[in-house]
Amino acid sequence: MSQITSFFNQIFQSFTILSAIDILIMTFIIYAIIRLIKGTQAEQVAKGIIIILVITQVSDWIGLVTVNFVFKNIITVGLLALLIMFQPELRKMLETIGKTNVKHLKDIFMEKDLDSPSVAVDQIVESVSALSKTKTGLLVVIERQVPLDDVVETGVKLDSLLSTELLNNIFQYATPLHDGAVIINSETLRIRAAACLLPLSQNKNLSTSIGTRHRAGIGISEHSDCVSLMVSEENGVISYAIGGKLSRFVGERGIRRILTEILIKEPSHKNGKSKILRRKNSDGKK
Ligand SMILES: Nc1ncnc2c1ncn2[C@@H]1O[C@H](COP(=O)(O)OP(=O)(O)OP(=O)(O)O)[C@@H](O)[C@H]1O
Repeated sequence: MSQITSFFNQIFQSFTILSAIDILIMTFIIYAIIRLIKGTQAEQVAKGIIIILVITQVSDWIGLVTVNFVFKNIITVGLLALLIMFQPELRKMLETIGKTNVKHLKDIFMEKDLDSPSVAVDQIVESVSALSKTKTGLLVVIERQVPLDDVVETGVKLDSLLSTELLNNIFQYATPLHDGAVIINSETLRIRAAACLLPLSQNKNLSTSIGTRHRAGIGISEHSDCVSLMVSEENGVISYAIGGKLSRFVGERGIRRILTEILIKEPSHKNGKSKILRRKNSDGKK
């Protein structure tokens, strides 16, 4: 017992701030390596190496001379074999480290959550912006608390991950899904369906210059708490509709603002009915 106590005493006495920094750096390096190899072939190899190292150390402690001799030699030869086997991967890894600047250093340690609301906002905004530039029509409905199952039934069910590329592809003219609306669920951040038929707005006060794409986007927002995003095929103008009210010429920034509000700041599945919608309804606007 006294031996154990003196062992720990020795450790604590020699522990300095430098030791803490030392441990911290090693922790980050090990974490970065685990992240780099996770899910790759190298992960299995790393597990094998750890098992060999453990056997070598244990056999040394308990005095299994032959086992220790064999495993020590495996390590020596194995290291060389590993360098040869993983030469392309090692080269790529060193090149990545060489190219990494301080701004991107955090990407090595922090996993980018592909399903996060902020990534979803970026992807939708990127798509809206790209389609606006090429004057490609877009109609996207963000489903919130009120389920849009009836609308989803009218289209082609997808239940797919959200990506800029997929959205851009869906709305390409002369492709099977470009006609109609895409429904994105604000909670799962997945595309539920494409080519969906929406109810047209019956609002008599709408300008006659507003076409059916925009009337459809406004129409669905009159019936639910959703937000519809539109890009005009005619002039690339970006608009959105919420609570039956159309906001035109909002640009990329306007779309980012509304998406940030509904998907990040006050997602409907967390706080119930949106403040924006409550605000709009209390103004007397439908
Ligand atoms: N009820 C509806 N539900 C879903 N999408 C619709 C509906 N009505 C029209 N659309 C979409 O709008 C497109 C037609 O848009 P139209 O040009 O008539 O309207 P618009 O508002 O003037 O659009 P744009 O400004 O893009 O030209 C259709 O091809 C279809 O994709």
